[in-house]
Amino acid sequence: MEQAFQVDLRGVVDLLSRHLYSSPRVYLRELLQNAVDAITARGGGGGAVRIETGGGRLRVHDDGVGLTEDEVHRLLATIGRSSKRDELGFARHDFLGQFGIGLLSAFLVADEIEVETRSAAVPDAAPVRWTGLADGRYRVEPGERDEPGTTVTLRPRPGTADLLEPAVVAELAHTYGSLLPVPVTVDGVQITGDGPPWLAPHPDPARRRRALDAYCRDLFGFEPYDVIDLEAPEAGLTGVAFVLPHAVAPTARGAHRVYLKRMLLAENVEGLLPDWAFFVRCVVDAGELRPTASREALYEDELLESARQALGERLRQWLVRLAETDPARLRGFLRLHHLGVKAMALHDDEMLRIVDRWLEFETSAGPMTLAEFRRRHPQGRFASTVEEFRRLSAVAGAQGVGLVNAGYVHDTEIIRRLPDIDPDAVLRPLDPAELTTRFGVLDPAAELALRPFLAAAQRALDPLGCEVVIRDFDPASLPALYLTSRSAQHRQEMEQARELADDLWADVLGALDDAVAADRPQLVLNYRNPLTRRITALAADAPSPSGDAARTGDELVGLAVQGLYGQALLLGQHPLRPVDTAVLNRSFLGLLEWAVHRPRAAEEPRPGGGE
Ligand SMILES: Nc1ncnc2c1ncn2[C@@H]1O[C@H](COP(=O)(O)OP(=O)(O)OP(=O)(O)O)[C@@H](O)[C@H]1O
Repeated sequence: MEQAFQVDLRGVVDLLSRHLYSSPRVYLRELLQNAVDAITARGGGGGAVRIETGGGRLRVHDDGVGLTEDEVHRLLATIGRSSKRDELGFARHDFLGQFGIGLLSAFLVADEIEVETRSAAVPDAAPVRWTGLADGRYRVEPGERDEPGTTVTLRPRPGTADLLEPAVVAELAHTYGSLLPVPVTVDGVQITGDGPPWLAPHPDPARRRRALDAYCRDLFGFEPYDVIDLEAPEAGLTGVAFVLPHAVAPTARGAHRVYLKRMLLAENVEGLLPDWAFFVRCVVDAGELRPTASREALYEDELLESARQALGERLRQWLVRLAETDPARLRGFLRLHHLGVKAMALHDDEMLRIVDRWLEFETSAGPMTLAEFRRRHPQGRFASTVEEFRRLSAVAGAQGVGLVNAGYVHDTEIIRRLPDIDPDAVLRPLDPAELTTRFGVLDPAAELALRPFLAAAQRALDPLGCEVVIRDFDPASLPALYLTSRSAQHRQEMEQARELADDLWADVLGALDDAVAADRPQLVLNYRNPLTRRITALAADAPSPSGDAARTGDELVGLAVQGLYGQALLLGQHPLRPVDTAVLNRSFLGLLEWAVHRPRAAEEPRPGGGE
């Protein structure tokens, strides 16, 4: 024996209120929508919706198509049944509703829904009153109504009365319905206007722009940097994108105000634009995009995907046109929103050209565009981290090696992609080791004279795994430079890992370690720097504060070189290992001891001292 499903209405309403709708406020949207749809279904171009509050109830009147008694049973009392799905012969997309559940949302605020209706489709149709109860019962009785149309009446349930207050109803009607093509009044005050502001006629573009600026201030509270018209005909979409006048994090969710057939879908709809387009906030109205059943988000389908691409293309074209017609404005825009544009440039050649020509990068010769940088430094290099750039830009610049900072998000990928738009636009990463090859070598006599010093210095740095060299380079103000080549960096990381790893892994890492090039980090002392030069000249027989003749000049050279080593590490913002910190400490205290003892030692040489 076959049986029919039973529906527990309370359960269904509970489901809607807890899981489908984000707020009971949507009840008014659903009533408004049904009224507008009924007017659409009646046709003839007229019609109006009147909302009345007060007297402890809410009434929504429409002079739409109405319902016959038969339709009342079939449509109002059947959950999931909708007249807006092709049966009336109207193209479904003329209607706002489609799911056949909207009316139930009235149960979010009332225990009883009363619908008084008279059909316009049948001559002399009898008026009908339908009363639906939240517990699932309903009754149908003769109604009182002279004209075709429908009146829905709700009485608030205890606890939801504030949602039916006049001011709240007016606000809700305005929020959801202010762009509707059918006139809507709340207690006699019209809340609908002339439709979407971006479609309104204006005597000239300047006045249109002023009106849209004011609209943006009203809606979003900011003065737009620019206004871009949007269109995606396939999706029946028109609208405007307001360019944000301040920078935003690229991770900010793009939240836009979306209307579907002039009824507000939601104020913070995601997924309307491509992810990179986080620098605008949009208001759009679409006739063909579909809502999810909650009517609070866009249904993700192919149409939405193609609309998204069409809108992205609009924004892209706006940028390209700006580059051609108003470079100063483009530069201003890029200062605010470079991250979004860089993200676009990763996939889009046109954007890459814009970035190359207009976006300023930090370089060793001051800020300039990549195109300008390549022109000035055909052999230029890029630093792939901000630290590397900070560390080496002065030195590289002084050696005539142009260096551009590619340490921020997307920079390195952008530079690597440049040959896609210009085969000659090749920039190579800087290998710090190559800088030393550009440093001046001392003349052989000077080099020879410094041998004892270098030997002492090397002994002081051996425990740190660092090699000492001496060169003559600019800037002269720099006493010493700590350089790690890429392979040395790798080796150092490996050693650190091995210190932390257990035995098995330490062996594996050790084996790997032997396989990589053995060049060590270098401390390059700058012979052009006066302090460094004095350190290299420290007499090997300087008196020791400890008075121990064996620990004399060697000790001082060691302390000084270790001091330079520590200072070079700090200056270059290199990470300090525990052993580095210990050396830095020791050298500081040791030098302090020399400083404190030396005057006395100089005045009163100890017997036997100074050998
Ligand atoms: N004011 C009205 N005038 C005439 N018919 C109405 C009115 N309100 C509701 N109806 C009828 O009741 C049916 C069910 O309405 P309901 O709001 O539950 O669903 P819907 O509007 O079809 O779809 P959705 O769930 O997307 O809102 C409608 O399809 C319509 O035929």
